[in-house]
Amino acid sequence: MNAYDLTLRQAFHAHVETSPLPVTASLSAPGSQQGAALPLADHLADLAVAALLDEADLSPKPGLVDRRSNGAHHDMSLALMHASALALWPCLRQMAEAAQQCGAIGLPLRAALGRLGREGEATMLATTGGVNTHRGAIWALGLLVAARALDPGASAETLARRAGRIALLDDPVAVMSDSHGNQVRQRHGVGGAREQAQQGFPAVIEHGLPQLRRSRAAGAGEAHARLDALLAIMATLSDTCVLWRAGPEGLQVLQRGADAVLAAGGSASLGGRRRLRELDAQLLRLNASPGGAADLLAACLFLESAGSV
Ligand SMILES: CC(C)(COP(=O)(O)OP(=O)(O)OC[C@H]1O[C@@H](n2cnc3c(N)ncnc32)[C@H](O[C@H]2O[C@H](COP(=O)(O)OP(=O)(O)OP(=O)(O)O)[C@@H](O)[C@H]2O)[C@@H]1O)[C@@H](O)C(=O)NCCC(=O)NCCS
Ligand SMILES: Nc1ncnc2[nH]cnc12
Repeated sequence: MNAYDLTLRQAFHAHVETSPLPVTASLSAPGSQQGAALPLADHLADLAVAALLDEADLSPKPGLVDRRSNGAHHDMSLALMHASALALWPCLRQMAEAAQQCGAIGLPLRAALGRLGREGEATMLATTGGVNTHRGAIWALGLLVAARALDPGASAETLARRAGRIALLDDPVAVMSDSHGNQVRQRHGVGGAREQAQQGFPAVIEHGLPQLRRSRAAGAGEAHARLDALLAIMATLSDTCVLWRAGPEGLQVLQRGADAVLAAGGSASLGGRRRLRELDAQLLRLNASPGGAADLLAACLFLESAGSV
């Protein structure tokens, strides 16, 4: 990392540490000069990292690392999630710059994103001592940051569709991996992170974002609205992390449980909070962590802050 990257990261870190608001909200607050004062690629990297930090901090998330606990993880903590998110800033900025340089969706951009994505994964693993904190997030946010860099005026829905078009292209140098996602796809015949992106992020566009807006409109506070958005994603996603650790039974517990919280009035209601506690306890018993849904909440928060309304 060069001195410029380091200075910007330190400035961003200081901003994060002192912000009384969720980071995504403070970056897009009225009067914030953040976006106007920075090159586009830097601004997009800030927004993407802010989305990762806000996702990690949001509490109480069932089964996941948050401010209360490490959820179903023995090798992750909130500090590790923060460190991983901040370490991805240069990678996300380079992905935005690659899109600006390529200027259009096509194989050169797909190849550049593949190379930068693999470098980002290596940086993440070096930062976390080998723990996979954000593989799915690098994938989703990398595609979305690139789509946004190509088209600064686009809506969240358009950006998700464009990111999907990039994901449909084959990375010319990709090697077939023995990832958890691949193993689960073969065993259970579900789509995973790749298919979710290729379809234009339906879990975000059809479930997460609409729920976020509905909960806010119904008077829920920001944290509750974001929890509800996460639950709406959980209720429909074939999360390969949950399938890997807890099989189809675990996925059913997750989807039904998330649905039950929303049906009881959402995380802001008394009944919803009771159901949320039950879901958390069930996921911990099953050792199940919905990491894919968490990544897609970050994608949802990024799209909200980066897309035009
Ligand atoms: C296309 C890739 C995303 C690779 O996908 P694949 O499915 O082959 O690989 P995985 O390694 O399984 O990673 C997929 C990650 O995506 C998240 N995810 C899961 N389900 C979904 C879904 N339905 N939709 C969207 N996203 C989903 C999830 O990430 C989170 O979980 C991580 C923890 O998972 P895991 O490693 O299984 O960890 P543990 O359970 O803790 O393991 P144990 O302790 O049990 O051992 C966590 O990091 C979250 O981020 C999946 O992990 C893409 O990565 C790829 O092709 N990369 C190559 C480079 C490239 O082209 N990059 C482009 C950049 S734009
Ligand atoms: N908050 C979180 N807890 C566990 N895994 C995750 N992957 C992405 N965000 C996560």
